[in-house]
Amino acid sequence: MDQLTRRAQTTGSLLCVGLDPVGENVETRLREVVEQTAEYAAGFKPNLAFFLARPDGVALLQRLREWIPREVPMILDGKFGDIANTAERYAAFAYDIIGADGVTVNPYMGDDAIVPFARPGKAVFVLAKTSNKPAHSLQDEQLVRGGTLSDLAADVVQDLYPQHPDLGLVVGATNADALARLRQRCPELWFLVPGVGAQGGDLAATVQAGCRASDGLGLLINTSRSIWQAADAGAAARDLTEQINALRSERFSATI
Ligand SMILES: O=c1ccn([C@@H]2O[C@H](COP(=O)(O)O)[C@@H](O)[C@H]2O)c(=O)[nH]1
Repeated sequence: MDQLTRRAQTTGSLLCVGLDPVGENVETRLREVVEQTAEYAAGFKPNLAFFLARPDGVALLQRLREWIPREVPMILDGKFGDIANTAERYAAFAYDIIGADGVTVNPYMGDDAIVPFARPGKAVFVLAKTSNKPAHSLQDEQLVRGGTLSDLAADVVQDLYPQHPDLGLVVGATNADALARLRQRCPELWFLVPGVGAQGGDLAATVQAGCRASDGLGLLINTSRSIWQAADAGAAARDLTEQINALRSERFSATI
């Protein structure tokens, strides 16, 4: 998370460029998108599924790692979630085979499915409130102890945070009320926020509800298809960065 904070501060950007490669000439396009967007990127987020669906997927991910400038964190979106000794193998894949700077993790199997990913200098974003359904039959379920299942996921991470300060949450942009609630519960955590662009998440509401009050950072706002499909990926990344920063300036009444 220190690397992410440094990157966000030096670029003045909270944009995460999602890399979900599909279509023709994937390798060329991937390289082009990285080259055109890197100056605006606080992070890159390749989604593992899009690579595993290719015969050369792991090798392509390794090449992608080389194209991404070292100062830009690469978060491997694998949504890993298994018992501890298996989680350790996934962590070895993500960090040692691919060279990712962070991962996404599914907390359904509990804290021992999360902790194996917590290595010094590696960011772990735990799914709390996903973007796929603004109202979610599982994550919005009210628990007997009070709060929802997504609140509970956030609480588990918040409890681990003092010992593992490189933990964060995945919180979708498609439900700003949930984002605000989780920001209140976890004031200092970094949130990886997918759902802007193709999924229709509200950017203004996301910035308003999700930025950290302490420093105006804390959000890594991801968009994948709207950059991948853009005729000019660099221009799409620049425009989105400028929109985010205009909203942050309004929110914090200062020039970001
Ligand atoms: O809650 C979540 C968690 C992960 N994702 C992933 O982010 C991108 C979103 O792609 P778009 O094209 O910008 O919609 C994709 O890789 C998802 O698997 C998510 O959307 N929501």
